[in-house]
Amino acid sequence: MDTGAAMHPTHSPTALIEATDLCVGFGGRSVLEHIDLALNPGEIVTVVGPNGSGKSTLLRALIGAIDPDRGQVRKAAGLRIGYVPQRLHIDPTLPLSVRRFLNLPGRHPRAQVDKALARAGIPQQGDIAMTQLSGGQFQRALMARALMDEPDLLMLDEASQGLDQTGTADFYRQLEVIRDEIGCGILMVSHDLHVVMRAADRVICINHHICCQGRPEAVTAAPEYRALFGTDDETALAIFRHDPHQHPHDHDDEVRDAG
Ligand SMILES: Nc1ncnc2c1ncn2[C@@H]1O[C@H](COP(=O)(O)OP(=O)(O)OP(=O)(O)O)[C@@H](O)[C@H]1O
Repeated sequence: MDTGAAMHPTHSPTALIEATDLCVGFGGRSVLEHIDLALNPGEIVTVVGPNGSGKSTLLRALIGAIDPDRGQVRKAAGLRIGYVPQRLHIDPTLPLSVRRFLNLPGRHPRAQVDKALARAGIPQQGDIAMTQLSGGQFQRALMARALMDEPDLLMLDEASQGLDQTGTADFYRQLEVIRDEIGCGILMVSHDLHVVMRAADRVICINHHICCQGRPEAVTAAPEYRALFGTDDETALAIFRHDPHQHPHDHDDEVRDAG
């Protein structure tokens, strides 16, 4: 990846990370097409899209795990990224405590581990075996690991998988607390449309290319989004709106059809 990207019309000097004209394919099949996106400090951005639309590929290309066929990813100098993967299998016979898991591969001061555990919402779970954690606690342990070095950018790929609705809502609430505490930007992929919509400042809807993006309320009203997801989540989304009578139409709520 080229971190010294050339200037582009969407170039954002304050961005933590910025993709320009990103194209990725596998075996001649195009998965990501001409993706332009930038994420700023303190911003929570959610990527939504149907199965197989390229969401995980996008995150993996952004962190540098996949080389794009075309385009660039520019990262802010010294950017620290914390990554929470979609899933992680831990051998059930492995006697690995949460604390030891957080110290892989290198040891960290105990206070740093405790802080990450507290931030992830599992302050008491450090000495429990990873295999004894509940689904929600396990996801929080993965989050604690991603928080160990106080990242500037936290990336989560379907991190609330397997959680029930309350667990999912709690998980995303915790993300907002983390953002407020350490001021990191957050980029996450999720299928939990209505819960995620509440937490996100901006939603990017992809189906290999960016179909539409903008504030959550505006994206759910966009024809491109409705064509992919229908309108079933609307009622649920309404529950989370701060003011059900407010229908903001200022330019920040604009939906940009990038397709
Ligand atoms: N390393 C790879 N080699 C070949 N094909 C891949 C690879 N990684 C992803 N793909 C393919 O790229 C497409 C997009 O996959 P990706 O995992 O990015 O989708 P997604 O939107 O995250 O899907 P889901 O919502 O199901 O997690 C899929 O068809 C997948 O099979």
